[in-house]
Amino acid sequence: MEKVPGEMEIERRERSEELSETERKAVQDTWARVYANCEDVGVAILVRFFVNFPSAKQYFSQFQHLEEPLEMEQSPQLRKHALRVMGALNTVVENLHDPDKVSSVLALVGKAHALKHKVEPVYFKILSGVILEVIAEECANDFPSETQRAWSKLRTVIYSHVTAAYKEVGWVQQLPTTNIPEATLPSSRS
Ligand code: HEM
Repeated sequence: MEKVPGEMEIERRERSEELSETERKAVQDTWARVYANCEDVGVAILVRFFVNFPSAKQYFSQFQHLEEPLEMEQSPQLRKHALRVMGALNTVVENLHDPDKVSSVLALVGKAHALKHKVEPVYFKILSGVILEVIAEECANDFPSETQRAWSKLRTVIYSHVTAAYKEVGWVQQLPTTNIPEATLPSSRS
């Protein structure tokens, strides 16, 4: 069953650490393998995200009603977002040596999702977890624990830049009952 972490978790302080050269290389090598199948992997990530966390579909007018993974896979809006997510991540990964660039790309993503799409920031944490899961599976034959740690670090970097952008634009958490279906909130579990 879907579990969406609550406000306390969103507010938990995240530390943003720069990746070492070795970590950058580990991330870039694995990403190159995954990005070779950019569209397929991007769609697989988003389908898994929406199947496991259906409340995340609320932001997408054209497929929020879809439940079947196969139907989701064929949705042009989902496929477009998959390519956009992969494209933005590719820019981040390609520019890991340039913290200012990483920060400006993620600030733009964060601001647009706060102001235009009004996405609760916790979904970035959830989606980045799914991204890591799929990358680990795609690279299963060569994904040592150092590489896994490097990706976890990048996940923290991404989330802290995105949430910093949310704070900068004065994001106020939407009332859970209006934005996140009650059934998906941890407090509704018995
Ligand atoms: C790493 C995470 C993500 C990246 C890099 C990303 C990137 C993008 C980009 C580049 C766009 C198009 C430009 C724009 O309108 O801002 C976009 C649109 C959008 N994103 Fe994301 N996104 C991410 C996560 C999410 C999440 C978690 C949600 C919601 C659960 C979301 C919902 C949307 C919506 C609703 C749109 C507009 C879609 C449309 O008009 O068809 N995004 N995203």
